[in-house]
Amino acid sequence: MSEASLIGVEHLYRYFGTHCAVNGISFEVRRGEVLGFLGPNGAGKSTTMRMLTGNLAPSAGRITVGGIDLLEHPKRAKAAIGYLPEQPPLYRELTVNEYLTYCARLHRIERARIPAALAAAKERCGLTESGDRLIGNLSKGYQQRVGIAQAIIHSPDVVVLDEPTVGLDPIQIREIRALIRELGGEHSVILSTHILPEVQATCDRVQIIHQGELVVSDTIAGLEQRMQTSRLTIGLHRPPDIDTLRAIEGVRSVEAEGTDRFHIGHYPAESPAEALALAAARENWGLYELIPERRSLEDVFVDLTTSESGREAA
Ligand SMILES: Nc1ncnc2c1ncn2[C@@H]1O[C@H](COP(=O)(O)OP(=O)(O)OP(=O)(O)O)[C@@H](O)[C@H]1O
Repeated sequence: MSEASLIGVEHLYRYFGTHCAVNGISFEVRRGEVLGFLGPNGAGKSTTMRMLTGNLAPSAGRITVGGIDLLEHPKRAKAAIGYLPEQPPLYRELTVNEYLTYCARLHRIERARIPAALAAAKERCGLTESGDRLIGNLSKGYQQRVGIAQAIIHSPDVVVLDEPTVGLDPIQIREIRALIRELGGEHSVILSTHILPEVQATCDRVQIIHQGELVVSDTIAGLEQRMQTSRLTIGLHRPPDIDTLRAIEGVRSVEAEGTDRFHIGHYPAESPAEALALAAARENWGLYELIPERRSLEDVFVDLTTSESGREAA
């Protein structure tokens, strides 16, 4: 395990009967990074998160938190972890303050330090004004903030969030994602999600899990690169003939879509976008669109999870 890494996972397995839900995964989480753990439903994300947080025993493998073995010293290792499970353990009949005080006690925060811990967690999660509200009366987005507040109340090194934006509306999703981003830096964050743009919006690095195995580990920039194609779309109100477009430097192929849009193929890393824009302006072709075509993350994901050649060691 490298110096900067905070969590180390080595050859982790979990069987349910004969079904292998997590199949020998290994990875590290570095200090201060937000790591996206991405995969479709049933891929093994929640099972992995439960093992990482000491809530489910692995069938085999080793997990260390800050160098402490989670199986050998669960109390010490778990003190460094905050966890928001897929179903947050909220008590609807308690106020935010009552619930967070209860959580602080569970984490064995000294009595005298509890008010300061509460104030800090509430401030971090935008709950300063909500301390006396009943949890059951809060919106789903605010309930999720309370869930995150209980995960950080003991200032853990690592915060594990399992599908934290499921069931939220678009504004709440944006707020929770901003909060997750903010948590990075001070804490390491592991974000489990099946939502590809969520990883792009919040994470530094991504790991894709499929049928219990890690199929890719990459930076967000690396993931974006996998989405690039060697094609542009150009829209022209007054297009020239196709041969004129083909003759532009860097253009390898032209495919018309209707009368005024064209898909332009080019060599990788040699985009003819500038040459096309200059020609369009000079010849008055009425340029209204010029965009690089990208594969969707779904396409990348399907490639990675269906072709053996797309698989790589994580
Ligand atoms: N307690 C259990 N008993 C039997 N099988 C289980 C149990 N928990 C999970 N599984 C199975 O293990 C596999 C992985 O489940 P897991 O919940 O980890 O997936 P996931 O990636 O988190 O998906 P989701 O987002 O749908 O929860 C699934 O096939 C699931 O049915």
